[in-house]
Amino acid sequence: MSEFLKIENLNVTFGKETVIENLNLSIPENAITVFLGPSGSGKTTVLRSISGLNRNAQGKILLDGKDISELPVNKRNIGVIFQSYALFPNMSVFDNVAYGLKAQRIGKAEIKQSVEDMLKLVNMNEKANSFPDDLSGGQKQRVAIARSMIMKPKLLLLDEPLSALDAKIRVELREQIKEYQQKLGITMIFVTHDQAEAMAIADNVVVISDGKIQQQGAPWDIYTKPSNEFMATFIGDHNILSGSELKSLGINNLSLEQKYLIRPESITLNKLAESIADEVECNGQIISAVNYGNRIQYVIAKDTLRLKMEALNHTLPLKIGSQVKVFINKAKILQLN
Ligand SMILES: Nc1ncnc2c1ncn2[C@@H]1O[C@H](COP(=O)(O)OP(=O)(O)OP(=O)(O)O)[C@@H](O)[C@H]1O
Repeated sequence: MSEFLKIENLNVTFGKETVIENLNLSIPENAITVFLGPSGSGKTTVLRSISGLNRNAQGKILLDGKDISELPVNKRNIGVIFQSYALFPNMSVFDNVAYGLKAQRIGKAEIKQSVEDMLKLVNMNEKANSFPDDLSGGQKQRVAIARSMIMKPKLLLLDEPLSALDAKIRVELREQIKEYQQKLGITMIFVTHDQAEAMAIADNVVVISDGKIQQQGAPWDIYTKPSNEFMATFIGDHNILSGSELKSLGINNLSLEQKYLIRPESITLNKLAESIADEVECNGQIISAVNYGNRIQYVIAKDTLRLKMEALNHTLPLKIGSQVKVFINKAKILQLN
């Protein structure tokens, strides 16, 4: 992985509390890296340390090969976008986006052209003369993003930028952010505690918990190859069973004390199609069924064990109490460290 942004030995303490201890991290260029983690895990603290907003940060930060650790916020060439938009309420959309360029020695005509191009990109050109109070939350955030992107920062940091928006707008805007990133080739770091959002937008995910990096990788790898039990339970639904529990289901040759992960999609029920060679079959009973519209999540009891699985909702839902045949794909069982 290229090292466009490199953090070396980052330490952050607030009073007596050490929030980040010896954190090392490299981030690739021209990609969206997502910092994902539970509330209070230190994501914002790392982001603020990169931007220079955190005065308690100690350590080295290299951006595109240059040590920026000692530079003030406005000299780092980094844009920051917050959940709260932070637009200037007394300025029009056009003036908000033009603000940073006006502070530089750039001709009026050139500024006008750049702002118009940027407003077109974020689909706000028809609102150029509106004021922030007249915009929806999603529109305000698009203006805030345009205002940052127009400065062509080397790095754009987005701290929970979609958290204040309703679910439908969140999904739309996250797709648009991905599109802007690809069109302009900006390197972004996007902070969220929403794993679905992280998986959808990220090229690279950094999972942070308790001030430490648990795992870094492409969303697919993070999901299919979680590095430990925390990762297996934090991202995606899961069944975690010991080797001896799996033995009671007919799965042998595993270490009895070890823990194993089975994702719900590695389990199927009552199959009509031919079996996969690597499957184990056992009987169970449905004890819970939750309908999510396109899919149903079942919990199946086999003696004292409970297995979660998901089925696409294209057959009649199985009733609670139904006896089912359960097929587990052995090849998809993952040993946890
Ligand atoms: N200025 C500060 N003074 C004291 N403690 C702080 C300060 N900023 C953050 N902390 C503490 O540092 C820890 C990490 O906070 P941080 O905001 O980085 O977490 P986060 O992962 O971004 O959480 P969230 O998703 O809730 O925003 C928390 O325990 C928090 O209380």
